[in-house]
Amino acid sequence: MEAPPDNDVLWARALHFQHGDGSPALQGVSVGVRKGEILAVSGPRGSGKTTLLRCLSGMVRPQEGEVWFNGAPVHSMGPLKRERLRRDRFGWIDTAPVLVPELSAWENAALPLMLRGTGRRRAKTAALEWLDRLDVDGATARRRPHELQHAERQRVCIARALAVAPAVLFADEPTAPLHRADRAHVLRTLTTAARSHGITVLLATHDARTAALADRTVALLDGRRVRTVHLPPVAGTTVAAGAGGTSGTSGSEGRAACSLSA
Ligand SMILES: Nc1ncnc2c1ncn2[C@@H]1O[C@H](COP(=O)(O)OP(=O)(O)OP(=O)(O)O)[C@@H](O)[C@H]1O
Repeated sequence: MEAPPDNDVLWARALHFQHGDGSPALQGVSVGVRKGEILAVSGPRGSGKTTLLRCLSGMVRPQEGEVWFNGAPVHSMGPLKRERLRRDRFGWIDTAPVLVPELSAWENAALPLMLRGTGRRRAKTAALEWLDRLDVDGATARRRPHELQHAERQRVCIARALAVAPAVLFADEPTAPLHRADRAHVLRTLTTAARSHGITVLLATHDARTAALADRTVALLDGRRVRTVHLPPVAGTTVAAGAGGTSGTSGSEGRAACSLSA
């Protein structure tokens, strides 16, 4: 068995994942992510971005292949151990905001901190700071999720994920629910916070401008790593893919190659 490279915080080899109905979501994907790196996972809809993030975070187990986090084999951990790993070391931002309806915005943002043992007062202070950085003011922070706009709920989810300073943050199209004008600011807040706290980020996106904020891009097409994905602006025309690879393209290569459109 090949040992994961020392400088990769997260490393996966030859991942295969098939859904219950037989749909092949990943077909032999390998990827390594260095500590503190912001890695964009790009590709058109249905290319396997979400499935890759789920396998890497231990949310699901690939049928074949290996996932290593800091030298620990995630692929052979049982559900409880993977659950604990996700709670203690990972953060997750979903495409759609999911909050506890009975709790206020700040309580939602503070919840993972409190689950990790931080006292209520300190957790509240940290949550409010992160909410403020994401333009959620004090009055809004006291409201329950149903009183917030959809975009505000997503900001709360992003604050919640950053507040614990996870080792690895998985962000699946995190700015999709935001107004177009707000996306750049929120993404910059997210990437700046990640860089200043040494958080490794995996950012799934089909948007070239979002991928451009990352240090490096890996592209997927039909569940396989490809060197380039060129999507024409009009849906329904041709999709061109370069040859697959197991190492990442450099930041500039990745950005140039991933001229994706929404
Ligand atoms: N629950 C499921 N059951 C069956 N097939 C699924 C399921 N979820 C995803 N798929 C299929 O698996 C493939 C990969 O999906 P995945 O969601 O990982 O891609 P994606 O790149 O994240 O797409 P999107 O940008 O639309 O979220 C697609 O063909 C998709 O239709």
